[in-house]
Amino acid sequence: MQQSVITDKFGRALQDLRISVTDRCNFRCRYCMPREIFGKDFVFLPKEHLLSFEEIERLAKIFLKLGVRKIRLTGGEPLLRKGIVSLIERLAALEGLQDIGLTTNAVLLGKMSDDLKAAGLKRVNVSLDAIEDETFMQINDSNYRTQPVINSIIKAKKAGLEVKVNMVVKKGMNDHQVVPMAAFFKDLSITLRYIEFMDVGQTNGWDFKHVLTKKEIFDMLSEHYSLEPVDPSYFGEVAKRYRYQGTNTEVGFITSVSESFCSSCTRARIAADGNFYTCLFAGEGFNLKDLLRSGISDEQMEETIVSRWKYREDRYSDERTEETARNRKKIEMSYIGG
Ligand SMILES: Nc1nc2c(ncn2[C@@H]2O[C@H](COP(=O)(O)OP(=O)(O)OP(=O)(O)O)[C@@H](O)[C@H]2O)c(=O)[nH]1
Ligand SMILES: C[S@@+](CC[C@H](N)C(=O)[O-])C[C@H]1O[C@@H](n2cnc3c(N)ncnc32)[C@H](O)[C@@H]1O
Ligand code: SF4
Ligand code: SF4
Repeated sequence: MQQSVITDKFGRALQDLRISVTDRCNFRCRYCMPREIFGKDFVFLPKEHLLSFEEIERLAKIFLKLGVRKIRLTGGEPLLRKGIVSLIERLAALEGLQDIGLTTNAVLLGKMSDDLKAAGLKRVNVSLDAIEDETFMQINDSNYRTQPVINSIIKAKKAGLEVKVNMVVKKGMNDHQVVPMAAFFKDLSITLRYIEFMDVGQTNGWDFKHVLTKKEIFDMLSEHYSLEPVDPSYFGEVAKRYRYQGTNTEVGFITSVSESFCSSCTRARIAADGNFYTCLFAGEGFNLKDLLRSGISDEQMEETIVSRWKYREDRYSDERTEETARNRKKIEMSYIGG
């Protein structure tokens, strides 16, 4: 298949596609889906508003033709979407796809690992914000302990999946877990990436004073370990990578707040209901689902996507201020998928 290269107003190519497959989750992480908002009365997307697997596959094919090489499935919790293994099987078989990954809280990962691997999944990024039960349970607000997540990580590795761990760090929430998490995952030779707490959505009460920056985390780690930089493995890689000196084990930093990386952002996002976003912090999406359901041809859909990407000017993290963080309308993280 001939893949084209389309670039936006700042010359950034369209290369990665993140697809959110559900807005539901079995966790209620306080920084993402606070229970006060996402409680029992919260109305999630009804099934008919979700993109079907046929629709996701059709869009993925079109995006691949337009230059996408890497697809990541996310959510809400993507492993809650019924039939997710068969969706991965369909996507993994598409011509032109070089990499397919999934981001998950991993509660369901252990029992699904062998099937996910057999379906063609290559990589999983597991979110785990603490190694100590008490802190983890306070964060997920859903009575999940760390051991099932750790078991899933071990099972996924055994199944042959590449595994990395993501930890959102928020001051006063889990900063005391920075070093214990490093020690734990260094021992298992698993890459741990620290994510600066971000001002996504309207409900997570973000304030700059809650952000533990890359520099602060790096300084904490440096009291115990010597870290040396590692080159990015592809253009636009989200994390800044380091390795523990004398080992092949890495740590990374996702520095959206202290060192934004918009100038190399090659990522498009499709939410569970088929809205297309050109930035994680977008206020509004473009409804691809209705277009799909209106009988539009693949060529017309390609033109639509190209024209949206060509006029893309997003660089939210470069422009972030206290004012934008407080007042700009932004889509919720659990819906757009991170
Ligand atoms: N600000 C910002 N954050 C992002 C972007 N892409 C990913 N992230 C955040 O980075 C964190 C980790 O993302 P993952 O889902 O693991 O994806 P990834 O880091 O691209 O995955 P790899 O392919 O393994 O490098 C999540 O909190 C995402 O919300 C982005 O374009 N902008
Ligand atoms: C929205 S979740 C979706 C996938 C899955 N439920 C999970 O937690 O891995 C994707 C990623 O976004 C991260 N995230 C959510 N809210 C965040 C915030 N306010 N700042 C930084 N990262 C956040 C999560 O920790 C997770 O690593
Ligand atoms: S971060 Fe992931 S696991 Fe936590 S509430 Fe959000 S979607 Fe669910
Ligand atoms: S803030 Fe928007 S433009 Fe910047 S890196 Fe994140 S998704 Fe890309």
